[in-house]
Order: sequence, then C-alpha cells, then structure tokens
Amino acid sequence: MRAFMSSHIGKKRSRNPTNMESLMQGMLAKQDSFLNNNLTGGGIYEQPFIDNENLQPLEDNDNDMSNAVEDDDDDVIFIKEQPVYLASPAVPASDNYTSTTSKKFKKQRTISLPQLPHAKLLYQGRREARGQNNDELLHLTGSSSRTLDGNRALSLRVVYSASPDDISERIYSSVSPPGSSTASASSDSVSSKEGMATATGASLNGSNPHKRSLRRLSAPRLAARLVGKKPRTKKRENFKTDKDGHYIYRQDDVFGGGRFLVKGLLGQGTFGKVLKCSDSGDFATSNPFKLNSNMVAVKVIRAIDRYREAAKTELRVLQAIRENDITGQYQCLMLQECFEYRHHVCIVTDLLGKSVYDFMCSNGVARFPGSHVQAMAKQLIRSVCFLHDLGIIHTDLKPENVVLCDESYVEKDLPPSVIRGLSTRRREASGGRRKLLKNPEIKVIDFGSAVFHKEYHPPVISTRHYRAPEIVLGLGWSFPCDVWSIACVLVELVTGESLYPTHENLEHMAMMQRVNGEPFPPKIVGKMFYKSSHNLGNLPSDLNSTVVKHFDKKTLSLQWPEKNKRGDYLTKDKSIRRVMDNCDRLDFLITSKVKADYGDWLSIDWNISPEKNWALIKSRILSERKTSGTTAGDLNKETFLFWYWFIDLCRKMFEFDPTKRITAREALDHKWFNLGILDEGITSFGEL
Ligand SMILES: Nc1ncnc2c1ncn2[C@@H]1O[C@H](COP(=O)(O)OP(=O)(O)OP(=O)(O)O)[C@@H](O)[C@H]1O
Repeated sequence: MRAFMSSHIGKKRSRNPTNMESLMQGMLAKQDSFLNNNLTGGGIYEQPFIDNENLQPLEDNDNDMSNAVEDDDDDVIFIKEQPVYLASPAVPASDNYTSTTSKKFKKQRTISLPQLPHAKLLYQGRREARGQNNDELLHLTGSSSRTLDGNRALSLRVVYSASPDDISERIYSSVSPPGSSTASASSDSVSSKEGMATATGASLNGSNPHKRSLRRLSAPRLAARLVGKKPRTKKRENFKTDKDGHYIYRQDDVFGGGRFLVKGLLGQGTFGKVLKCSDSGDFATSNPFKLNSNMVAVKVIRAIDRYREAAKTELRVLQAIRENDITGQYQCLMLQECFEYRHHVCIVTDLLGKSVYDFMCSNGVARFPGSHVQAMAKQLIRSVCFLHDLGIIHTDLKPENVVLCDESYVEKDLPPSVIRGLSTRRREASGGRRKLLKNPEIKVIDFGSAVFHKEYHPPVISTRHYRAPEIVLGLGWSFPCDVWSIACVLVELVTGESLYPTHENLEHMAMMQRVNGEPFPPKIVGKMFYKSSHNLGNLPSDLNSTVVKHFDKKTLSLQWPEKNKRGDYLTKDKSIRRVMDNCDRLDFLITSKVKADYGDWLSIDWNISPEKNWALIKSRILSERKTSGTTAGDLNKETFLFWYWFIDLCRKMFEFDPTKRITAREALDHKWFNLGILDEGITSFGEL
C-alpha cells in the first residue's frame, strides 16, 4: 500500500515557459528515478501510516501565502499531493487508502517551486514518545550507576592477532587452567554478536575441548579459527600503540586477526582514530544494506580505561540504533560489529563520505544552496527524532558529525569578484570553483558523547559553538539541546560560517542574545540563580565564575559589555567587535547572506507577517523599476517564502527556554518542509 506523491505541472504564466517547464520536467524525472532506485532501495521512504493526525498540515491558516496559486508572480505551479490515508473506523482496513486524486479529501498544500526528494521523507516513529521538553526531564541528571551497569552488561569479543608471537601466546592461554586465561582476563566479558564471528575468548580458555586440535594449526590459520574469519595475509600484525593509548597509524597495517587492512586515516579525535580499512570478513560481503562492498570504517578507541568505558556507552547506543533501524533508513551510522584488540575497543561501521564540514572547507562557496539545506535539515531532524524516540540524546551535533553518503559534485566557475574575496587557503582548496553536491544525502555519526536520557548526564556537553543556553547556564539539559545544535548547524549550512565563533561563556551568552534579538527570559535566569545558590544538580564547576556573576541579581539581565563600578568597560574591544560584527538578529543575518544569491531585494523582518514583508519587497521593487528600470532578478514570492519560513523554524529551535523549544518531532511538521525553491542545488541534483 505504498504510494508517493503524485505530481503534475500546471502551467500558469511563465517568463520563459519552455525552459522552466523542461527544468521542472527534468526535476520530476530525476525525483522519480531517485525515489524508485535509490532511496527507496534503502528503505528510506516510508509508507506513511494511517492516522488521522497525519492528515496535516494540509491547509494553512491565515498567514499562509504559500498556497498562493493565484498570485501574479507565480511562474509555473508545481503541484504535489501527499497520499491521503483515512483511519475512519467506518472504512474497512483495505479501503483505508485513498488515491491522491479523490475529491473527497483535502489535497496537500500546493508547492510552487520544487524540492529535493529528501525534503519529503516521512517519519513514522513511536507515537507514544511525548513530553521531551518536560521540565522534570531537564532537571534529570541521570543515574551513573545505570550507565555503569549498562556498560558492564556489554559483551565484547576479544580478537587476537594472526602474528606468530601472539598466536603462541594464545596457544599458551588456551591450554592454561580455567580462570587463569589471559583471554578472560583481558576481555570485559565475552560473547558473540549476531552476524559476527563465533569464536570467542570463552572458547579459548582451558575448558575448550578443541584445544588440542587448535595447537596443531599454523599461526595464521589458528588465528582465523579463533576469530572465525579467513586471515587476509600471513603478514605480521605490527599494530602499535603510543604512550597515550592511541593506535599509531600506518598505511597497510593489518589487524583484527589478519582481517582488516588499513587503507587510510579518516579522522582522529579525543577517543581514538577512525581508519578506512578493507575487510576480508564474511559480514562485509553478506550484509545487503552495506553501502560500500568490503570497505569499512573502524574506530580504534584509545587503549585507556576511561576511553574504553566511554566507548561501551557509544557501542550500546549504536546497538540500540541498529536493533531499531535494521535498514538504516533513519540515517544514523550503522554498526557492523565490535571487538577488542590489544586492549583497544574497535568499532566497525559502514564507510561513509567526508563530513559536511570538510566539504564546506574545500568549497569556493562554503554555504549550501537552500534546496540542499532543506534536504539535509529534513534528514538530520528525522534522525534526531528517531534517536529521541529511543531515549538517546546525541549531544554533539555539528557539521563534523554529519557526513555525506555520496561526495560526488558538479563544479561551477565563480566570478572573479568572488574569487578575489576568498582566503588563500579556500581559493587553493576549491580551485576557485563552487562545488554543488549531486545528492545531499547524509548520515549522523559520532555517538561517542551520546547519552541515554535516564543515565548519567555530564554537566557540560556539546562542542562550544553548538552548545545550548541551558547547558551554559547550568540549568540541566535533555533532548532540547540537540534541537538547538541542529539550528546552529542549519544556519552554518546557509551562511557557510559558524554562528557562534567564540570560546568563552560571557561572549557566547552575549552572542545568543544578539542572535535572538532579546535578553534571556527572567524565568530561566532566576532558575540559574536558584540552582547555583542551592547547589542543585550537576553544575559546571566554573558556573559561578564565568556565568552567574555576569547577571544582575535584581534585574536578571546579562551585564554585557562588562563594566567596572566607575562605568569603564572591562570587556575588550576585540570581544565587543566579535559579538557585534559576527552576530546579528537571525532574520537580518540570514537575509544578509542569502542576498548574495537573490540581490538586495530580499529582506525579512520576523516581527512582521509574511504578507507585509512581501508587500514591502514588492513596493521597493516597483519603485526601483520606475526609477532605474531594474527587475527583481531571481527573487520571487516563493523564494521569499522559503527563506521566511526557514527563519521561522530556526527561531523556534533557538527558543531560549528549553521547555518551550520546538521538539524534533514538531520541527518535522513545520511548514518550511512543504515549500520548495528553484536553485542550483535543484539543477545539480542527480546530474551526470
Ligand atoms: N563511518 C565513517 N565513515 C567515514 N568517515 C568517518 C566515519 N566515522 C568517522 N569518520 C570521520 O572521522 C572523524 C572522527 O570520527 P568521530 O567523530 O566518530 O571520532 P571522535 O574521536 O569521537 O571525534 P571527536 O573527538 O572530534 O568527537 C569524523 O569527523 C569523520 O570525518
């Protein structure tokens, strides 16, 4: 009972009807092929469930201008209809589906400009998951014993090296009396995981009935028997670890019982190194949902107890994701397996493309076109919605942790004026060209800081630029902190620059107020004073010295720029400039960046309705046309509406008070996701 939007083009009036129409037709054809061959193949497009609640948002209320099919400025109308489902008890189950052409039911609202198919992804989560912004949840600091118990229950298979030395060691331990085995001493507990090798540390201890036959095998073959895999090579496993517990990266190293061959370094962080490896194991070829034949990413965690412990929580999160999303449709990194090797926890996952951050760095124009931002936003919010429904808070959403599934792109030459304005580094990295992805499909990675909502919550989480105000103010945090981080990411995708380029609390808070165009609500500042004075909850250690002291106890307002008693400024000029130059109210900030594509006509003021905004733009265009004969260029009403509602969504995600912030689930239903835009991201989509 699967049905997708039926689409048709109804032509109204067009400046260049033939071009526009063929462009739209081309887009439709690409969408169809994408739906049928690509995303649907991976199960990304879900069958919408039958639910009256899901018959939304159909028609918008008074403010909705995007239904404006009668408007003079419309060129081509690109009508899309969501399938309509009924859940009336009077209707037999088999009749619940109604075709999109039925007159009985309301159509999905009209879209005048095209969208990428990703922007239409549906989310069929657990309906019972509610109250994610509940005040009590925010003050839950989580139980550390739950975290420890959870980690203790995790089984890690120990894999031994195929090198002769290690094998003799294994033979030795395999014939040792039960309980004295080095295998059981070094493993946290041993069991096999679904789809993984069955040989385990337990099978190697003294009670193993096969120990005599194991002793007769050559070293590499013995290793293979131990891990249940074919060894890649007889080459010695020269895998080395430095004094900080980091694996010392060397191309062509072999590890994991001869199974993994190191092909490259994908990234390194606090937790360890992420390696690109070719995998000779069975799982690599037998998994139908795998993206990339036998290539995998292996995160080799530092061989230090505290990181090993953290890695176990990461593994539990990855396991929960895999158990609840077997096909990977919610675009989270997929765990293939995990094992312990020479005291390193190794996490094997699908190999993905470069991060969105790296793509931006290598691009002549760091910002993404609106259509790509919308496509990525839908996927990202949907992924986070799925995680939240599982009771998982990611806590470290940032462009580095959003990776591309397909790095291929088309290039466009940039005008010399733009090239001149690029930094030398960017000019060299980009070759003076703008890169446009052919497919903005993404995955969310790095669950190394993810937290189950009932488990231990560290007082400070998130990378600074993406950190929500409730964390900075020490109010306690929960699911809403991810929503704030997503908003920071989305703005960065649109502007190409970090929204909060700062490294300290006072400056960060001043920037937040400037972006939101309002001071912190007295309610949350009052809570901060209460919690800090009563030492309630798990407070950041520097809360008083870097945050609380900057608020006035009576007015509950942030004292920035900081002054001494005589009224002299204590805040340095450089810091004041950083706040004033880099930040502006979000509507002004976004329009100032987006103007690069649509000219000076575009201006949005979130304090006035879209109708009034558009009327102002129109009157400016008209008067200018009279005096200088200029036109509005690429700006039309649909484009304006697209950015207006994008800003509206971000504003709701940047709500200071986490209990009032829009949830990921609510964000999925925001009207911005019903709007389209015709830009370079649409034309580059699926380009050959
Ligand atoms: N499955 C993957 N496919 C491709 N690249 C990956 C994959 N996993 C990680 N990477 C790359 O490795 C980098 C580091 O990975 P990850 O964030 O998981 O490690 P980390 O040690 O937790 O890093 P950090 O300390 O910065 O949080 C990522 O930014 C990404 O570029």
